[in-house]
Amino acid sequence: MTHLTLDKVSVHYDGQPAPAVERVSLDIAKGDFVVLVGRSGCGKTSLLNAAAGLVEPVGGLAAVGGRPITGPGSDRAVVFQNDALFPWLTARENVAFALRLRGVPADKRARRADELLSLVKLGDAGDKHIWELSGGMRQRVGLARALAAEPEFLLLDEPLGALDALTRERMQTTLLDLWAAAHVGVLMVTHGIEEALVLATRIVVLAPGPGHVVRTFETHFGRRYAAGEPIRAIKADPAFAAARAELTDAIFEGEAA
Ligand SMILES: Nc1ncnc2c1ncn2[C@@H]1O[C@H](COP(=O)(O)OP(=O)(O)OP(=O)(O)O)[C@@H](O)[C@H]1O
Repeated sequence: MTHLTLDKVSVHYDGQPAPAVERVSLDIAKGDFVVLVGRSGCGKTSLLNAAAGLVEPVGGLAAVGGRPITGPGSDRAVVFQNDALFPWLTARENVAFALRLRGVPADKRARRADELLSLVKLGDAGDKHIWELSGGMRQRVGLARALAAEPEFLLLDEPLGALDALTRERMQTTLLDLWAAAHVGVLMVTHGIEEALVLATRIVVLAPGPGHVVRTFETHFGRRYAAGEPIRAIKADPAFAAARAELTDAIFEGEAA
């Protein structure tokens, strides 16, 4: 099985006195949902960008299936917080554009775009222009477009960060549905502690100065949702509250109060 691996990766931006990230290792298989959390500036985005091929590590190795990552590739799709969709195109045309880049023939694009829009619960919105859609709907189009490339890995940088709390909660279950349906490995950055617990199969806690891993948690709440348990029941489970307290402690450990 293909793995996305970061092996003792260090990131040091030009002109900066210290590295942003030092010797961080991660291993993501298909079916894993790995979430990076940690205080501001601990290097979450830098690591995601190293996996995306947007930032070149100064040390260590980022690789997919053992092949070094030298830039962006169709095996990895990236979704950012405010993703740039084409506002003058419809939702279907935005997704179809990505299909065209992948070489899907013109007569097959519209149907495949509608399938992908259905997967993100936007089956009825294909004809709508981006400017007619809410923030949550736009982010769904961004996810459908990312999946159009049939990536093996989805790299998500605060994809729900710009959404209101209720939309964000609904999008969390959309992400879990997608993850289950698309058979991808996910690497996601979030500031949401509860969000990390709901979504992840593994949570990696980073601390700054330079960015390094302080704790790794294996979690199972997302798998319970995928197995049919309602998300509200999962969040009400005392085990969820206990995990939230433990994760919060790990994130703020060592920080002056
Ligand atoms: N392009 C860049 N050039 C120089 N320094 C950078 C660059 N990007 C990030 N940094 C620095 O690297 C460190 C890690 O930043 P990064 O954005 O990876 O952290 P983060 O954990 O994602 O932060 P946040 O939670 O605030 O988004 C910070 O000190 C930041 O100022």
